[in-house]
Amino acid sequence: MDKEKIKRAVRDILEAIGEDPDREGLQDTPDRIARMYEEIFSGLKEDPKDHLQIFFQEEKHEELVLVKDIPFYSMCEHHLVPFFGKAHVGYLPKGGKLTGLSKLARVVETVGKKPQLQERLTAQVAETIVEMLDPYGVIVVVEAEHMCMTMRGVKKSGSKTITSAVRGLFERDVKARNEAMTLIKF
Ligand SMILES: Nc1nc2c(ncn2[C@@H]2O[C@H](COP(=O)(O)OP(=O)(O)OP(=O)(O)O)[C@@H](O)[C@H]2O)c(=O)[nH]1
Ligand SMILES: [Zn+2]
Repeated sequence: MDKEKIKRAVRDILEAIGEDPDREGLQDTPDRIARMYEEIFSGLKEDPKDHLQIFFQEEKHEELVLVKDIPFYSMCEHHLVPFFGKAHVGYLPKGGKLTGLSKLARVVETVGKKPQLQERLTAQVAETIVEMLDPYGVIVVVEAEHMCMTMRGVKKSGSKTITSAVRGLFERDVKARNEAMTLIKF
């Protein structure tokens, strides 16, 4: 990431809004924002698949594994302001092929750390799991508040956007999908 370029750009924005980028409180702001962007956009140079280490379990658990209420923060690509909420990630393992529970949360974290759309974030989590674990099915539900809808624009504070991505068996099997949805809502 080109931190010097970010610093120059932030300085330009401060000037453009009529601020004095050299006043005491703003002096370090371009540098702070450059460091912050390096952190919150770190997902741009990462492959979420690298987080999903696989392990095999001999007993071959093939029932639902669901990690609920994974908190996440991302940045809306239209306005570059945060959207944030909770992700729920479930899969039906095949052939004893599992991953660590925390790794599912790491995938959510990584795909959130770039300019995003909630729909794309949701689909990228599902597709990462499909590619790495080749499970019978994947279900991802994301609920989020978009600051571009709450602090500005239509200003609908408290409104939530819910997106889902289902793959494999959850696409075909309404009963399995409803069971997972019930557990997510529980
Ligand atoms: N589908 C989708 N839309 C999003 C997401 N984040 C923000 N948006 C929407 O992107 C749209 C951008 O619309 P524009 O009309 O180009 O921008 P705008 O003039 O700032 O629109 P308003 O927010 O309605 O004031 C808005 O309707 C946002 O609510 C997202 O993750 N997914
Ligand atoms: Zn937005």
